[in-house]
Amino acid sequence: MAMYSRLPGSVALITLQNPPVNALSAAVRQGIVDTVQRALKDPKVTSVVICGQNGKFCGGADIREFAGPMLGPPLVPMIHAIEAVDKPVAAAIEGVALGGGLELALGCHYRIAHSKALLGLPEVTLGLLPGAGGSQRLPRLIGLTAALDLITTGRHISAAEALKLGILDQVTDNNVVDQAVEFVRRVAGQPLDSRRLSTLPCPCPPDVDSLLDKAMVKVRQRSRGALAPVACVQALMAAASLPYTQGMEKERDLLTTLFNSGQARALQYAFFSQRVVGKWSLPSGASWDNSAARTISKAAVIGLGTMGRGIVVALALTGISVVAVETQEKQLAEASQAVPAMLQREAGRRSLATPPGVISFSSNLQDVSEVELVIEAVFEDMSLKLQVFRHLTSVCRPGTLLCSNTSGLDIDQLAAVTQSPGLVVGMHFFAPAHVMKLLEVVYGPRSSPEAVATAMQLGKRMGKVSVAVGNCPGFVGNRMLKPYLEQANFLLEEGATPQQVDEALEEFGFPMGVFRMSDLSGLDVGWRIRKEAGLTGPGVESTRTRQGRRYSPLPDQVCEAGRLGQKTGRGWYQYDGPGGRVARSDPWVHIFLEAYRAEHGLVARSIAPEEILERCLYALINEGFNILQDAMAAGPEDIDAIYVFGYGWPRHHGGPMFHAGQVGLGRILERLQHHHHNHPDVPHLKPSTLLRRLVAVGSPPVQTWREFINKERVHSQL
Ligand SMILES: CC(C)(COP(=O)(O)OP(=O)(O)OC[C@H]1O[C@@H](n2cnc3c(N)ncnc32)[C@H](O)[C@@H]1OP(=O)(O)O)[C@@H](O)C(=O)NCCC(=O)NCCSC(=O)/C=C/CCCCCCCCCCCCC(=O)O
Repeated sequence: MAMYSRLPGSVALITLQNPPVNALSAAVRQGIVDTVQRALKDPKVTSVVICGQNGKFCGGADIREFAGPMLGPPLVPMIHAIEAVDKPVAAAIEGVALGGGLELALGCHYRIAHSKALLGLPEVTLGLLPGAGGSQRLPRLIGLTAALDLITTGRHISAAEALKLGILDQVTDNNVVDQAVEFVRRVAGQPLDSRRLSTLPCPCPPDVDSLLDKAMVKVRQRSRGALAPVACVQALMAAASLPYTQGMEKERDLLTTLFNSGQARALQYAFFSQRVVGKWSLPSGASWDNSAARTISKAAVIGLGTMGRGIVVALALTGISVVAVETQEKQLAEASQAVPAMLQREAGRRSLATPPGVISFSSNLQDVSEVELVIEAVFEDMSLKLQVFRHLTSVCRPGTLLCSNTSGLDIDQLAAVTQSPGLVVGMHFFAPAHVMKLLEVVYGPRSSPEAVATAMQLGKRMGKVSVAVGNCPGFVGNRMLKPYLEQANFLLEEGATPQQVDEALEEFGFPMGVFRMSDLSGLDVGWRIRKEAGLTGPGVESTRTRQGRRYSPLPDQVCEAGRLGQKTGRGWYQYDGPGGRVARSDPWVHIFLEAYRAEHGLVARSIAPEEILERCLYALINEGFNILQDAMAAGPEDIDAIYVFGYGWPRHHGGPMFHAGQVGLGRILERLQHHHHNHPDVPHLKPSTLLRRLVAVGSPPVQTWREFINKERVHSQL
């Protein structure tokens, strides 16, 4: 809806009304069309201000409407009609002007914003382009170079930056509607031709072709395989070279292609998944809306290795006072140098004049006695963690929340050695912890709703996408990674090279293939876990079947050769030296693989990229179904958010579970059956019961799985 009011004097005020962000739904668009007509017809009105209700101008087109038929007046003619009005129209921008919201403002003759407002054209993040004239008007207003940056990244900018770029005419700290009203009163009667952006030429630099070529290369590198960034550059090419009307035709064609693409559906699904996971619920019935969170102001981090340091910075950036504890003096000395520098850098990146939190360093565990929450981030070793938790429970005051940054160990076992097991949860950060968006909040059988709510809210304060997950080995993310890594190793045994596997995965859209990623994380991490599980090490026979299933000793042998990845300068690839970043193919690896195959009587075969993708991705997806079946994740959105925000799953493929739906559950089932038939000794390839059940009921859309699973559980089908 849009409300019309005539202010004393001659200004018409149009207020968009569609909480919470005044998205341009069919009703709002109809309201705008009607009220603009009314203002136009009213002879007493000499100027118009458009604003949004409840401190938000407009969050853009109504994304929920994209799933159905488009009803109501279309955006493009609506904005043209506003631009054509012969009375000055100003947008009074408060809160946000995003996507179609900013495009609406660009159709107005003037734009006045509050200093705290955020503006942007984030359509690219939803698999679209600014298809309501934004791709043609913005470059005409601020020039091609700046428009390319804003439109291809979709970043939100401050009012100050928008003013500098020329998007805004005025920024105010006062009431923005009052300012806009005053503004239009002042300019009433002045000629409007130069204010109609569609009539202006597009300012381009002399080397426009090279600028556009470079932009195209950049977007292709940045988001491999994504259609929208490429289409955004194409739309801007049209703005630079064609008259407005033809540019609009190009914009429309590109939008239609994107709008009907699977990628747009995937990205819009990813937008909503991110919000769905915030509305967490546990099998016990506790949920985000019935569990109170505590507000934390003092916290401690135990262990100042890479993870601990990042966690200290992430906490301090939210304004929390942090006690950073490390019992090894050398590590403490290093951390107390490194952490303040990290904090300063990160604060600078976020344009904070001074980092808000206070950090104190200590080598004494007793110093955590006054904090409200502790995050243990010591080495991934259960006996060490148990020792720390026993100590914490004796030194912390009653009621302190005790969290572990374990990446997969049993939270319940840790809880069992404390006096208040209900106050123990996992907070699994991803490296670097102050940068990566994902946080898995792990609840054990005894974790209280309050502890989960507090950890979830703390994650949110730190700017993380927090996902509540159940307590099982590897939780959600790492549990699914296991079959993925396993298949990658089997593919090497069967004839693939690390490069072939990585290229197939990178072509799919991962920023890094599995072997490059393993080299980066360090190959010794998995090696140690396999040793602890009794799968390798002294006394374990070097066969390809262990603990009753197929096993590849390849990664163990690479480690035994002293190749631990980037840190040793050698792993699945070679690097310039220890700590080197650029992976190059290593003849050693090829000779090693040939010798390995010969030793085990394996005949190398040529493996197509399709098989690589199927084996790696479908094994991972299958584990996702097992996780849903076991109620370790509340719904497919949780798994998808974890993979998009923590594991580099290409956002334009939505997430593993969404991708399964797009490929077709029947097809995933059939291919898993095929591969399991060929590899009966690989249990991870055995299709999950849930997948079978979903196929049996006709492969319903991913958005309905949560409900389906709950019903199946009630009827004991899972
Ligand atoms: C920054 C925000 C606005 C606010 O953030 P925050 O305060 O943290 O709150 P949130 O939790 O994020 O959101 C609160 C709830 O609001 C919902 N929400 C937010 N934005 C929208 C929206 N735009 N539409 C619908 N709902 C929205 C959100 O989901 C929350 O609800 P819930 O908790 O999930 O229930 C932040 O929300 C934000 O960033 N929002 C998104 C901003 C954005 O990306 N805007 C751009 C939207 S796309 C757009 O504008 C495109 C315009 C041009 C193209 C128009 C295309 C029209 C179709 C034409 C068809 C042509 C093809 C023809 C096909 C053919 O012929 O075949």
